Amino acid sequence: MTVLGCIADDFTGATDLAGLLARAGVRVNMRIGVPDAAPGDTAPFEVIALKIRTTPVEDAVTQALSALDWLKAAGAKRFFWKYCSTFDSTDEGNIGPVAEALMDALGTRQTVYCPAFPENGRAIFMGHLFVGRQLLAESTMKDHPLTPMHDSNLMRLLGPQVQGDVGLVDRLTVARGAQAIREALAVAPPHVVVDAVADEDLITIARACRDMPLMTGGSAVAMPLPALYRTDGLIDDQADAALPAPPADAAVVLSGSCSAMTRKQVAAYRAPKYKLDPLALAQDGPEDALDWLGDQDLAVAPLIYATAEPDEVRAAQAELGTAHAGELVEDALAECARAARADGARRFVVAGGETSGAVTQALGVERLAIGPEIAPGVPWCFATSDGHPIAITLKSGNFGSEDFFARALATL
Ligand SMILES: Nc1ncnc2c1ncn2[C@@H]1O[C@H](COP(=O)(O)OP(=O)(O)OP(=O)(O)O)[C@@H](O)[C@H]1O
Ligand SMILES: O=C(O)[C@@H](O)C(=O)CO
Repeated sequence: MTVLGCIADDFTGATDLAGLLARAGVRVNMRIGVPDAAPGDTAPFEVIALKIRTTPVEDAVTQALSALDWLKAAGAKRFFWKYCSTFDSTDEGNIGPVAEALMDALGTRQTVYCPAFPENGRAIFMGHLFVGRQLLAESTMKDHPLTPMHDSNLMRLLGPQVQGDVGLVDRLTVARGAQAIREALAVAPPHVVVDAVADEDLITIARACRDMPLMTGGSAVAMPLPALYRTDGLIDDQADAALPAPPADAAVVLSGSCSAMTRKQVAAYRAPKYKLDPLALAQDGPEDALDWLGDQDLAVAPLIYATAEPDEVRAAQAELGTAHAGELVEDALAECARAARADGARRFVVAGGETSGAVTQALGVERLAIGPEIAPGVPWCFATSDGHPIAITLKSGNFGSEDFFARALATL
């Protein structure tokens, strides 16, 4: 029986959430998209990964409501809406509209918004989101290609996205404990941003809000929930995870992320590397990359990447159009994933949210069991692809340390 039903707006975000929940040793399932079949073998924590961060609002809401129906059918009575710890969204959405649609469907008056993730440098103080020591709008997120963040005030960011009023439970209240938060929420409007700068704040917030039908945020505010549910008697020891054995170690690394941290990770990785060029892909397709890959020894985990500096990305986008440039790269990396699997690769390290969508789809992965964590918010996952057991990790653009790729391969 599912206790907490989670809906994530992208794939790396979903593994991030699933990984943090799994830290408590509970069984967590992650599903790619809403399963066609009715819930069968479900876990106490189910995470449905959607790709709705930047889709039109109506489409995002429809998909989220369909995920909600599946999770309700799985038995969940509490739900979590996971979005990016940098609040990636526009004036139109999709964070607010999806939250409001879920609230309506659940018949609940109020929800909380807490994207803080202290371990990865995301903190909220007086409603302002920080990335490391910088305000969100002064961080590299100001240049994000799809959701550039030009304000750091979460109330102002959320306001235009929702019909109801937006309020704040600030750090001073959080510091006074769970009861103080509950009292503040009782007189607050429907949409409430909650400050958190450290994990202790997140524990207090989770304690105060754990019975709400809907919580929303980054992954970290959900992290305390399994332990609290255990104390509440909602899950038992049988919820503990039993992990499959790691698959054979032939591996490939695929990176379509151009985020600042991924650029450092690609530069730091010591293995044979092949760089994809969107302009060449537009002309000649991925044959050259596939030929190169066919000649590689998968025991040393070669890297195929399109990761490039912002100027290079802008030049390709100007020539090909942003969406087409992205598609060419994603299609090529998807082909490479399939070719590597045919050559025996059973471990896949993937960087980038969109890229992860393309690769998991190419590998026909539908369900992932959550394994050991490589870096905060980035676990190994176990799945089946074309009848083979595989391990795959989906890394958010800005997560992990510079040695992430080597570290990932050493972790299994
Ligand atoms: N050299 C390039 N030129 C143009 N577009 C590129 C290039 N390299 C990658 N892309 C595209 O940029 C997008 C990168 O998005 P992706 O979500 O994979 O990474 P990210 O934004 O760093 O990750 P996350 O969403 O986890 O933070 C993809 O659509 C990818 O195909
Ligand atoms: O919350 C985060 O920062 C990540 O899980 C993510 O959503 C990146 O796409």
